[in-house]
Amino acid sequence: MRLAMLGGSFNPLHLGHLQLADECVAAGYDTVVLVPAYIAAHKDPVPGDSPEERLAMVRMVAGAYGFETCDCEIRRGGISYTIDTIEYLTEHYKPSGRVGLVIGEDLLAGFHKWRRYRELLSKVDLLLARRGPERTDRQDIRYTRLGNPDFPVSSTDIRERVASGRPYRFLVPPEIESYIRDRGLYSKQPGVAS
Ligand SMILES: Nc1ncnc2c1ncn2[C@@H]1O[C@H](COP(=O)(O)OP(=O)(O)OP(=O)(O)O)[C@@H](O)[C@H]1O
Ligand SMILES: O=C(O)c1ccc[n+]([C@@H]2O[C@H](COP(=O)([O-])O)[C@@H](O)[C@H]2O)c1
Repeated sequence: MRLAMLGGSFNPLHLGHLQLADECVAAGYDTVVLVPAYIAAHKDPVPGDSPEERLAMVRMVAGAYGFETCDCEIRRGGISYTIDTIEYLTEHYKPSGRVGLVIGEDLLAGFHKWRRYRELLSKVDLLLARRGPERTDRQDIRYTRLGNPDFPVSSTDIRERVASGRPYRFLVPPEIESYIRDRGLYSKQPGVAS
């Protein structure tokens, strides 16, 4: 069984994430695991962040579309380092070959600052998702490009849209739109004009 991991904050999960999961299936991965971070490394915290709600959103949607969810980072607590998660997934799922690790192109420039990144690179096949302007290939890091279209949706934009009453319905799966609405998520984000 070939396994791919998509880690993220998923605050909230959006259609860009699901497209990446689908691209992994198209690239030959049998199982795609979405892993919500407890505290995403190298990222500023979002006020009111709830790991449990982010996990609930991922769980609710991933299963419905044939993907898996792993709560290992939330159970582990602390800063979520991908190397620890890859070791956990390898032990837990016993995949054949190396785990595919999906990252958006926006993360590539800082990849050499990830914890134990050389060891991480020796354990995974890096799968690069197009995001934003096309960048020149890096020669020092090996990766395979996924076939996703550039789809400029982000969780930050969705949170800002919710907070300011702008439409976001067609940027997230319907289950997420209902979840955000029913729980009143993101509606009182500090610093965002309504
Ligand atoms: N629209 C997108 N296109 C390609 N990759 C994406 C897209 N959205 C997220 N990703 C990638 O998915 C992974 C998880 O992203 P994350 O959950 O942090 O979402 P985000 O939209 O970047 O969130 P935020 O806006 O809060 O920073 C990262 O590797 C990120 O680069
Ligand atoms: O392991 C690291 O050092 C590391 C550094 C930066 C980001 N990551 C992971 O990359 C994933 C996407 O991060 P982000 O910031 O786009 O939410 C998420 O699972 C993070 O934990 C991991």
